[in-house]
Amino acid sequence: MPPAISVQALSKTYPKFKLNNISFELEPGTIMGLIGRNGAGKTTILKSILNLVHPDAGEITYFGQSLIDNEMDIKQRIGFAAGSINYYPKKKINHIIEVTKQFYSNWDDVTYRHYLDVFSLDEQKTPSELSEGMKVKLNLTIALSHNADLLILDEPTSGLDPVSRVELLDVFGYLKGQGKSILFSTHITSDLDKFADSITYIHAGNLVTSDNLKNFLQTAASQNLGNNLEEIMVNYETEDFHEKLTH
Ligand SMILES: Nc1ncnc2c1ncn2[C@@H]1O[C@H](COP(=O)(O)OP(=O)(O)OP(=O)(O)O)[C@@H](O)[C@H]1O
Repeated sequence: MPPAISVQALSKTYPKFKLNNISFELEPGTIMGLIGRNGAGKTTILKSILNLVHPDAGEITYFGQSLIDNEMDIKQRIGFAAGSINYYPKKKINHIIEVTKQFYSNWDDVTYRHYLDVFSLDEQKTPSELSEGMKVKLNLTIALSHNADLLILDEPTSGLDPVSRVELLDVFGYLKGQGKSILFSTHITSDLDKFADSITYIHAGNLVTSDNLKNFLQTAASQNLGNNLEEIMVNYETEDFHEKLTH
């Protein structure tokens, strides 16, 4: 089976930042965590692979199909959520959904109602009446309601209380069990220690490594970088920080 996502030699230059030659593959039915410090380039990668910003170079395929040639079809199979929902702040959720669902041929009202219930969301409210965490949950509900085969989520757990975070990770586990693939960025590396199958680590626009979690941890341990993702990141990034500080 082809990878759910294949990214080859992706580059994107902003005036003061360069995402440099990033390559990774997400195996179908697996969960990948995208990690890196603030400003490392995670959101730029996620937006580039969705063609929300235009990369300078790189080849992106989903399920073996080129994004450029099949964007409309591929986007029907992807659920994307970045941060909280900010559009139509004064419209009731049920109204927003009536508009949103027209964009998706696979929209499934039963699944939508299921996740409204799972996340205890009231569709009579407007986004401006939701807490930040509830907005994240609404965004995810929308992403999950068109039976996407692949979820691409930018910091989906930020703003969630610890219980909601664990509930969301349960949802991820359940979706993986149904063969879905998930790529998500997060700063909560302990969630990835438990849930991720693979890790893609970005440092200052460059790929440190993209590997399955077990190999990643083994390699880092053999380099005395630590035994979990947080230790590894802190050790790796602090070395760089010390070098800057002392030169
Ligand atoms: N539209 C833009 N124009 C210019 N520079 C940008 C733009 N978007 C992002 N950048 C720059 O690209 C770099 C990477 O930003 P990005 O949002 O991808 O980082 P990130 O890893 O997602 O960070 P965080 O963890 O803080 O969300 C930053 O230096 C940022 O200033």
